[in-house]
Amino acid sequence: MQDLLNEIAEAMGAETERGKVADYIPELAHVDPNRFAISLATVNGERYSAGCATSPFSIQSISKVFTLTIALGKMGDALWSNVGREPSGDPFNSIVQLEHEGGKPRNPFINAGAIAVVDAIMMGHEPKETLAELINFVRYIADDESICFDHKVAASEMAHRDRNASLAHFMKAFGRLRHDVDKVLGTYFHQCAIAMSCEQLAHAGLFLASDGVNQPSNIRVVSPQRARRINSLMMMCGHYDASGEFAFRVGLPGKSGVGGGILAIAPGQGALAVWSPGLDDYGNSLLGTKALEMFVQRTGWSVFGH
Ligand SMILES: NC(=O)CC[C@H](N)C(=O)O
Repeated sequence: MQDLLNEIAEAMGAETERGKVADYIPELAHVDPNRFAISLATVNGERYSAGCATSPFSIQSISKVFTLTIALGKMGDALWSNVGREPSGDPFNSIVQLEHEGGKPRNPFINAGAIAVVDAIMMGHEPKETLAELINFVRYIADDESICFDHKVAASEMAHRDRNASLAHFMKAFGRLRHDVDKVLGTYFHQCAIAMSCEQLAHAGLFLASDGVNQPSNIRVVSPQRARRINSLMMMCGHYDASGEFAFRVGLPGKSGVGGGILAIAPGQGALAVWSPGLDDYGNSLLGTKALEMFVQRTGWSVFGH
């Protein structure tokens, strides 16, 4: 396995077409597009990494998996009255469906859906209380107390919030958000600004690969049914309007972020994290996807088989 990850890192290092680093969040624009990392944490407790797997990066929308997990823990199926679970077929920051669908976002992974999830988690609390709960959860599942928010990234996104603010105000007008829009957005931007390395991210995702049990602590995070459902949402919606393409090429539940990271779950096998900052036209990591495609071709770990 270590040889395979080394080979993948070497192959990705040689690629010249590396995609485009996100610049709509100015603080992300100066990340070096040549960086690459991959980590695998297996359900048996093995750990493999190649590239700069201990360098923290902005996990961005990958954080939506963690807030969804918290929201389901707090309110269970009641969450689905305000957030759908269908692929949107539209870009992550699109507003068009909201108008036709009563302000109810299609799924928890597009921006509108993630903003609705944050609003649901807040439950009348201040942003800093919600954020403390979130970071404690992430530190717990990653078994790493050093994980923190990158406040510069959060501030950069707050300063350029027009698009997400539009989504939030639109949902608020439909009576879908309970809290003050700027407080919800501030919480959402900090959530997206969590900085983690591939090693930390793979560890954090492991409970989804092992029927909801955190490894190696052996403590249950969610029920097997909930792990299965979160994985199915990642498969269907985790890459926005390129979720079908990701399923076709990789065939694993996956969640991307505009920081260039992808968390992919191989149920019963392990969790994979990849990072390459350059994005494709859909806002997903270009080489991250390529690396995962190479990984499943060699291991046969796609949920759809070889
Ligand atoms: N796809 C993403 O990673 C988008 C997250 C980013 N924070 C945004 O709201 O635009």
